[in-house]
Amino acid sequence: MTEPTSKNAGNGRVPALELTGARLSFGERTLWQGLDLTVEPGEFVAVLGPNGSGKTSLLKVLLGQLALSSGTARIAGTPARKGNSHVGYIPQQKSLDDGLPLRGRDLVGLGVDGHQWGTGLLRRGRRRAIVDAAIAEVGAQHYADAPIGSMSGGEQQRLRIAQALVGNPQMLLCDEPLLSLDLANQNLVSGLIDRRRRTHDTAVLFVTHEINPILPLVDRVLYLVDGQFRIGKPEEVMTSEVLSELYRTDVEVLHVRGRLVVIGTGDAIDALGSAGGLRPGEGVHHTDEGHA
Ligand SMILES: Nc1ncnc2c1ncn2[C@@H]1O[C@H](COP(=O)(O)OP(=O)(O)OP(=O)(O)O)[C@@H](O)[C@H]1O
Repeated sequence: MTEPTSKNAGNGRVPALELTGARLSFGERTLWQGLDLTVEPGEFVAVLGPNGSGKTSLLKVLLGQLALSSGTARIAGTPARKGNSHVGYIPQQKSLDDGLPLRGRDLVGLGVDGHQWGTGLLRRGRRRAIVDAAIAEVGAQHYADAPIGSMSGGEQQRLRIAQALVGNPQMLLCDEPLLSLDLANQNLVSGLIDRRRRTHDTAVLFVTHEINPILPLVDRVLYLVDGQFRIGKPEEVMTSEVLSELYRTDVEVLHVRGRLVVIGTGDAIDALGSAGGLRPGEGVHHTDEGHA
């Protein structure tokens, strides 16, 4: 059987993302190799792995900021490149400078591809309309005209989502977008991303250290560890067997009230980070208890 091509993903639709035989090396060090991944429109794929396993580097390849060492990366049927209007990018939540002379709507406007909307007055009118629509989509109408620096982290992150969505991308790349957000805002932000992929068939690649807040949304997981990887449904990858193999040590995955708790030994457990990792004897604790 032949692999589906860009024009025939098995259902006649162009895949949102196709990585074929992808390898990324820096000098002697190979972060990952032999990576084949096809992401369908509307699919939600979580990218997990310890620090330094190459998650952000994968996003950089897809953003056209890093070249693959071998293999190909295509987004919506075309090679990954900088300034691709098919791609929306949501970075980590970082507080923007208090003194930044930028209003919320200006930040969203930065995501508009200037060539897409014609010229002159018509262009200005259309531009305003799509920025307004993106602001409304994330429920930020009442604060979008305030200076960015005066907003809370959660408010800023909603506007970054609006900025990523304003160009109507087919692929949304998210680099730990829930980091430093409280539970309410984690729910809000992940809910906005989920709604978009359901209403517009936008595919999502979501880099995270903590799968639990998005577990109900995830179709498949790409788990990278020290040059190895696994791809599959959460219930196929997030198992004691698979994680023990990837981390090359005994790792146990427990299901506790709809959440995954990972227990390991030795150095590997540090790598598991906030994916629920515990050392034996530490007991089960939930830092985000109560999250749906
Ligand atoms: N341009 C580069 N040249 C050399 N090494 C690099 C370069 N970019 C990244 N690396 C190295 O590649 C490794 C993977 O980095 P990357 O940021 O992709 O990891 P990550 O999985 O996102 O980690 P984290 O969870 O800490 O964010 C790191 O060890 C990093 O130092």
